[in-house]
Amino acid sequence: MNTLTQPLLELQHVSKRFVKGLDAAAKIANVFGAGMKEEVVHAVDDVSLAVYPGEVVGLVGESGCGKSTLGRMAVGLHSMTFGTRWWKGEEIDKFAPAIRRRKQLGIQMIFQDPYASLNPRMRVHDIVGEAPVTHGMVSASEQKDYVEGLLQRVGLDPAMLRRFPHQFSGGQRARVGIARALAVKPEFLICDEAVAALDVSIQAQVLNLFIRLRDEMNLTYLFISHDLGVVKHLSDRVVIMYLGRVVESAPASEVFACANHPYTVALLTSAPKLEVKKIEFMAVHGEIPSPLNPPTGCHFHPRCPHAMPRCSAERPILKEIAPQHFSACHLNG
Ligand SMILES: Nc1ncnc2c1ncn2[C@@H]1O[C@H](COP(=O)(O)OP(=O)(O)OP(=O)(O)O)[C@@H](O)[C@H]1O
Repeated sequence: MNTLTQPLLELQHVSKRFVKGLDAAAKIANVFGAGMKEEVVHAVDDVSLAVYPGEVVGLVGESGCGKSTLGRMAVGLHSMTFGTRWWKGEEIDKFAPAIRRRKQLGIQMIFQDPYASLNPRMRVHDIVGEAPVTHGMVSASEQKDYVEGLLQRVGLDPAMLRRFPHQFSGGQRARVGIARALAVKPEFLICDEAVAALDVSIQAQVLNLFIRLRDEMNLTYLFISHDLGVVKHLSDRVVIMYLGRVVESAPASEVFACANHPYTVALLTSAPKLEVKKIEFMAVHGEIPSPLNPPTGCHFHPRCPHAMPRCSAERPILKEIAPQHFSACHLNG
């Protein structure tokens, strides 16, 4: 990472709150009684994140910690409750919708389940080729050649362009999803558990494809995963989230060699066979608290072996404890 260059994408003090427990109709009709109240999920709570050109940032944490919500806000699929989003130095949400849509074509998202995100009634020719034609990047007469080129780039036979999604294997569908994202010439890919649904052997192939594409196409990635093995393999920098907040951020080698935050340490301790295969965050001691009612102070304090009175009273800020290594823990003073 070169901290002298401008971030490609930057989120500043971003939060997302979901209001639960009431459907839209009840809200409009205002029919809920005095006993019913809205429940607010604090999915993402004041997160700042800058991703620099060419970086691969791994975003990890237990299920429900807000990784997908953060990724969806980064690509503009979720609005932000608070905070701002900057793309190449511009506050992108200040633009009118049509201009914003065009500008944010440079940011694309790849989803966990390509089967669910690919229209089952469309052929690959259109799944991959529709957006670039709509956005005037290629003409309708160029679409076939363009899609064939993209299929080749992601390791699929160009002759497959007449097929429907169900005619592919899981690994091939993942590649179709990647081709679709690449079709609008993005610079930044947000990969949300992009290999989680695949067999381990296929995972390795698709991860290698991501690495090759990064080099060939100058891509930058935010790689969201609950699998430390995937993140270690791929990332330059790792950001650890816990219950909506970033608790640690450091170069990948440092996270794995000298984690600072007790949560990161617990994750690594619970993943002793890191090199072997998929690691899931199952063994951190204690229950994850509800994001409906997060603990005061440091969200991790009820599960933390080092908790002190200050930890339940005061939110720790992210402090730089070594060059480019940030941790939000009162143990650091
Ligand atoms: N549309 C929504 N409405 C209400 N709550 C939501 C919505 N989307 C996410 N949440 C809640 O926000 C919190 C964060 O969810 P999110 O999916 O971002 O976490 P995650 O870390 O990506 O988890 P996973 O790996 O299981 O997808 C969770 O408590 C989740 O239930």
